[in-house]
Amino acid sequence: MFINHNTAYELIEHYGSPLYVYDESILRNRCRELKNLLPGINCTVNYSAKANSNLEILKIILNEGLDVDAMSPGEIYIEQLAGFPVHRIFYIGNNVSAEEMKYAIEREILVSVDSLSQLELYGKINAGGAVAVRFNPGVGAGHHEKVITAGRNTKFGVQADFADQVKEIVKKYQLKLVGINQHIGSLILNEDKYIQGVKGLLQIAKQFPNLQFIDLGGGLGVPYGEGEARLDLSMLAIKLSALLKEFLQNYDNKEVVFKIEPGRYLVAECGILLGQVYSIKENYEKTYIGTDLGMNVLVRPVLYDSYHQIEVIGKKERSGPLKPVTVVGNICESGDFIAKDRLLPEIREGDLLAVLNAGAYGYVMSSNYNCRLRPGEVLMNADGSHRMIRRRDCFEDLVRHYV
Ligand SMILES: Cc1ncc(COP(=O)(O)O)c(C=O)c1O
Ligand SMILES: N[C@@H](CCCC[NH3+])C(=O)O
Repeated sequence: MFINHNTAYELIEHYGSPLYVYDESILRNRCRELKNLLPGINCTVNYSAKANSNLEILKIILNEGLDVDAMSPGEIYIEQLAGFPVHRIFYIGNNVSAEEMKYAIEREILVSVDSLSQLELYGKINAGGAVAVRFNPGVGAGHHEKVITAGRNTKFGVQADFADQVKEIVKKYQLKLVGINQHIGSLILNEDKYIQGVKGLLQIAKQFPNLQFIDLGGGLGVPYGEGEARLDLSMLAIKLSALLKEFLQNYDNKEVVFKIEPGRYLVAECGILLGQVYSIKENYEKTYIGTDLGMNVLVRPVLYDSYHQIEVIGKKERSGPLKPVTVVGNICESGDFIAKDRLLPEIREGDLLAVLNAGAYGYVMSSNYNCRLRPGEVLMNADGSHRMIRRRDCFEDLVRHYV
């Protein structure tokens, strides 16, 4: 963990609980790692902002020289607010309305369409314009079926063998197909799975000889479990470089740019979630640790059975045997948990808990369920100072939209 126990107490006292805390240095290091992934290859990094769209996080990523993708006009809006110029935003929509498409087109933001019908729609709105198409290479990957976004059982992408239909629509509306993209799924820890997807996309790319870019997608994973192996980035880089160089030998446009589109890899490990233990109880065979860390704050365990390491932060160090406990929140659902039957050191009421690797798909998926207030977000600077980068909700936020 990037803060010590005293700092954790200070932060909670100062900003309230629960609280997302991000470390700027870790975030910057991750950006640099991926920016330098493929030396000698014409490759750019699109940060996938859905993983964490905090304005200040976006500004740091912009400052590191990365581009961004957007999944909605809302993401475009916030990315522009962060300072991203339009040519560095790539709108990868899914089942979007004509109005949403126009929102991007009017700003001269490149749009990727996700189906033949959306390509038709694009043609009708912006005949003669530049467009990208998201393909489904037929292989998917990811930590849970809900996040596998390619293969035979997903709504995403244009089927790999529909290249001819794409060409027909492109011709019909005199579009310029400038790029193709894919995203096969999230949390890939085995580089060969990623490579397999890339091979699929490159096969498709061969049928479009003059693309300006080929976007290989995100999905690079980080380890969540104790002792779980990291994705072997250097091996990924070696295999990917070899594959892309081989592809280029027979590809018409030697200047084609490759893109990767990571979300989680950049932001997961720079974030922790702090919360407080309010009550401990035995209920038949189980010990429940009652906290303010419910599914409203971090939904990943409930939604995907995701594992996040938990660190117990007592006022004093705790020794003694580990005990199995179930860590739950304060939401009115039996499924409201953060960790089930987890072996943890002794926990007492008043302790803090730190949920690790909470920077990706944490705050962005939080909610006001049960009229709970969404937590604040704080950034730790390299010199150990900290600042609030989003305030906690207040009661007025709960009623802001009533008319
Ligand atoms: C199109 C697209 N690109 C990139 C990502 C980023 O995924 P990850 O956070 O797993 O890198 C996603 C999310 O899954 C996505 O839908
Ligand atoms: N929200 C998912 C990842 C989905 C990525 C977006 N398609 C998670 O927390 O693992």
